Amino acid sequence: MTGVGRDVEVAQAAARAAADALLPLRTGGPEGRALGDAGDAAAQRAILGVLTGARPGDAVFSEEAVDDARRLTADRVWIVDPLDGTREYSDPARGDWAVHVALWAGGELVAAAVALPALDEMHVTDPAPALPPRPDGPVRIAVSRTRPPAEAQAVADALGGELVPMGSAGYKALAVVRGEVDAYVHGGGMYQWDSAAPVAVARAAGLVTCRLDGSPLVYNAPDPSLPDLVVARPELAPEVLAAVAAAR
Ligand SMILES: Nc1ncnc2c1ncn2[C@@H]1O[C@H](COP(=O)(O)O)[C@@H](OP(=O)(O)O)[C@H]1O
Ligand SMILES: [Mg+2]
Repeated sequence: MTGVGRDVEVAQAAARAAADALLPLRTGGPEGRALGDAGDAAAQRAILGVLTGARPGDAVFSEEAVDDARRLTADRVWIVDPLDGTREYSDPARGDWAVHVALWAGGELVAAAVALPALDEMHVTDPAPALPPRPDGPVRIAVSRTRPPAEAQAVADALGGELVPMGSAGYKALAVVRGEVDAYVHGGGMYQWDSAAPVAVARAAGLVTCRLDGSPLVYNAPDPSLPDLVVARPELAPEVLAAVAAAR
């Protein structure tokens, strides 16, 4: 695959390989934390296999590998979360987990794939997803099931909306893309790999993506931490950000 295929096709192939490794592990193998650990390792192996074969000269920045400082001087860096929502993956009844593969080049996210393997769905930056129209009814805001931020409740109160708890940053961002919710509000901690690929796909779909204070999300920064995030339908983004600012 070396030198062949567009970057988005490489991202998709890597996410597909991880999904193919993750799904069978959930039936009849390890359980609980051991399943999560096995999934993290198998998905990392699968993604590295594709990326080192197809793009051997690129750097890889992954949740499941030691952070290599060479990424800070590299022209092209794959930002990868092999299994986002490890907690949810470990419960075979749940579908809210994801595989994230993004390519950063020249200061921007330029291609990405997010797999939702339990739903048998793959979302990529090109062709861009079509954002469905918003249905009537209260504004729905996705939040972490285990760590919902106070800012999200403030947004729900200000907009007369409701919180929808879900696992996985990728699943939640894609829930906005897929029209299951209208916004995703996160604060209190997260890393670049949790949001890079989902943000790239969300932007391709025409969604607004930024920090809680409205500032840009910066990827391949030296600090892996990128602790907060808003993904919102464009018509709702100004109200969402105003509500966060008022609450702070
Ligand atoms: N306060 C926090 N600090 C560090 N990571 C956080 C965090 N809140 C959420 N995350 C990470 O963001 C992802 C989505 O979290 P959540 O499901 O709670 O919304 C998870 O990634 P992983 O499953 O890849 O570890 C989780 O570890
Ligand atoms: Mg993650």
